[in-house]
Amino acid sequence: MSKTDNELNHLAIIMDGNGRWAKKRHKPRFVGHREGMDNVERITLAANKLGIKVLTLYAFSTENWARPKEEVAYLMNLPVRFFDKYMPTLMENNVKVNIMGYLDELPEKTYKIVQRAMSETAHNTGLILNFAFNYGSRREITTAMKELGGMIEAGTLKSEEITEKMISQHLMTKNFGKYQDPDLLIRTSGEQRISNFLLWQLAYSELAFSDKNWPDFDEDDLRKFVNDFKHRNRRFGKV
Ligand SMILES: CCc1cc(N2CCCCCC2)n2ncc(-c3ccc(F)cc3)c2n1
Repeated sequence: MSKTDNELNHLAIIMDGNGRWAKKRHKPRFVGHREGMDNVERITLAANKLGIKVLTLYAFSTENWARPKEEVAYLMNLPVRFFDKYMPTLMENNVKVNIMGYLDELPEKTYKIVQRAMSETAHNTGLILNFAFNYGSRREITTAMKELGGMIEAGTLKSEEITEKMISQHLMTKNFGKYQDPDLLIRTSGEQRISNFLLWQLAYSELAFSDKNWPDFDEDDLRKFVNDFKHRNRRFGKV
């Protein structure tokens, strides 16, 4: 019996290598970030064409605040640049934007543009472009534990009633329902680390690594990784 192809509904990408991309071209780091931002649009449209339902992109981690303040200031303005440049294309392609993270800690201008992007695209029914922005998985899980602990203290939950499904429903990916867990995680730039990204959700995800730096990762690369995934023998913990 031929093995049926795996369906790729949720793709997650750690978009690494933007600074190295710039350094190789003797350009400042922000040029790599800007190129990386333009590549977000290219890969979003490519993923939409491939029928991917959710594309989660690790844009800024809770640890990234430790970067030089000028770099953080530049990064915090990228969402403004991105939507100024690409909102019409996102709307034309029926893309729905979601941003998950501790958004109340963002600068006001950044917060306002991401909230506006989510509301302007709320009724779109195509690919969900999900940015992990000021996101950290251990903090996300800790927040979920605090919420469940509060329910126990309030007497609305008993500890023996806690299930894996209940914990999933207290994570930032809860609104993706059956697409909550990525089917495939790709990390670019040759690094092979998870870096505090979707630790709970990636439990049974396939992992793939590209030696290309994010700005160079193109539609052909995406198609090759997706095709490779479709022919993998996924186990989900079984033999
Ligand atoms: C603030 C961190 C950051 C960095 C970044 N880079 C720089 C490093 C990662 C590679 C991609 C390009 N991008 N690219 C798009 C966004 C973006 C985020 C949210 C949003 F609603 C719209 C766009 C972005 N955000």
